[in-house]
Amino acid sequence: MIEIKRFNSKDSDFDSNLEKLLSFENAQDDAVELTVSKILADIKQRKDAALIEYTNRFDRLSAVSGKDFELTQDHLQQSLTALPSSQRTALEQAAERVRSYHEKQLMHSWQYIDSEGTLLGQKITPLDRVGLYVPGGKASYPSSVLMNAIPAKVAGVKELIMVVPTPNGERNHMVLAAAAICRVDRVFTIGGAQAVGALTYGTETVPSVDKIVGPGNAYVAAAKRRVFGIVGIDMVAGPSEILVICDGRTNPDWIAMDLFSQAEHDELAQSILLSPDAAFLDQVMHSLNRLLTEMPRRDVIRASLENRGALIQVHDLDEACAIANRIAPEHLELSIEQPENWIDKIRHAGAIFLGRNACEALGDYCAGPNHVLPTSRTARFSSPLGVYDFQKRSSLIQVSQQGAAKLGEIASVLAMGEGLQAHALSAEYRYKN
Ligand SMILES: NC(=O)c1ccc[n+]([C@@H]2O[C@H](COP(=O)([O-])OP(=O)(O)OC[C@H]3O[C@@H](n4cnc5c(N)ncnc54)[C@H](O)[C@@H]3O)[C@@H](O)[C@H]2O)c1
Ligand SMILES: N[C@H](CO)Cc1c[nH]c[nH+]1
Ligand SMILES: [Zn+2]
Repeated sequence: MIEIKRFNSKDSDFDSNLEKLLSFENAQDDAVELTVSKILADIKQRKDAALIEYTNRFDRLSAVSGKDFELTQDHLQQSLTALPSSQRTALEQAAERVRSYHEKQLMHSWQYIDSEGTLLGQKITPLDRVGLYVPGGKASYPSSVLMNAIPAKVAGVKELIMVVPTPNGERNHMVLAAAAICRVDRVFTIGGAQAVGALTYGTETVPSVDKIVGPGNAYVAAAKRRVFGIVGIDMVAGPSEILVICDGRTNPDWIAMDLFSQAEHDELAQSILLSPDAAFLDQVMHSLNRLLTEMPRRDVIRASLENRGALIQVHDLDEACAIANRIAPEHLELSIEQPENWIDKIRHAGAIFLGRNACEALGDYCAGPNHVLPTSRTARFSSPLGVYDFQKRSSLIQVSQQGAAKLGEIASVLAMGEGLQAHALSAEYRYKN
């Protein structure tokens, strides 16, 4: 029997139980922080020499030079050619759908001229060089190559540098084939905090980048947090999460498998079901127990469901939406009749899956939207990875003679109010002298 928590929203201790379920602290956080700060400092100072040492140690390789980590374009093409045609076709179809979706996100430069003839605008520039972190410690994620590289390409990033660890030297052909399909420029077989350090500070072999994007484990997340400011980062994505709201009329096996689909990522992943129908929650419980025996990763799934999962009986779907907004999940499935009528009630979620057929797994691979999403309630203030993460904005200001007089007067008054005389005079020279 899976020991998954059962709550009822009308119980007096529901609020505190829910908060306890949502807040988690990794007991290893301090140790991870210490390890990561040492690795970053070492990479900054000793560059390739430190990169080789850490990679050999953590990924059990025997590199002697930084050059041993780089894969050529030929390697990538060979992986693409070696792929079974079903996998190649699936990757290409997914890539096409992800590209079409992201093309709609492109921001364009704009400008206008005001009544005094002053031109104002916003110029959009893609980033020059970006580092894509593709996780590879416990599992391989070709889909994450697509989700990171395609929006960068659509934005027009000049150079994509991908890093992916290859524990024991085992390279994943689908990951490398995905890099070939996305036309990634350079690939290095490095991972963890040392890869983040190398991309930040640069080494004799690995070039420094302007921004590092992509998910990873606790070491990668801690390293990204620490290097932010020297380079840009996308977000610090934590363990996966799924929240399902179901009216009780979807096949309980489907819902059980949707909960498993995120639980199988990680012992710290979170899977929660909300339903007003108590009998349905019982049926899902039954499905979870029956289907678990067929799952290859059942130990991870069980640990995740028992640590951080819950089946919650709510009063009605309105209350379910209010609880969903409190949780602000990475993924939200609305497995209900006419889900489109409920979209306006949802304010906080990384991705919203509408209706009984829209299982979260389709979003992970091929629906089109990005699967790198805000976790740990950060959907309250952040958004999916997108083309906008690879574009930056510069303001444009060109002032006419008439504009210099009008703006100069306003600026001069404000500058004197701030006690900054040079600012005031700089503005006044334009129309007085
Ligand atoms: N949000 C998303 O889009 C998304 C997508 C795919 C995966 N993920 C998540 O990414 C994570 C991937 O984790 P992973 O471990 O499989 O791969 P990873 O590539 O993130 O980490 C592997 C690296 O961690 C480092 N490491 C491991 N143990 C260490 C130690 N004791 N000390 C120092 N460094 C150490 C090593 O350098 C190793 O190369 C999972 O949590 C998964 O759920 C998220
Ligand atoms: N669900 C993950 C993001 O939360 C992404 C993923 C990749 N492969 C399978 N799933
Ligand atoms: Zn997933």
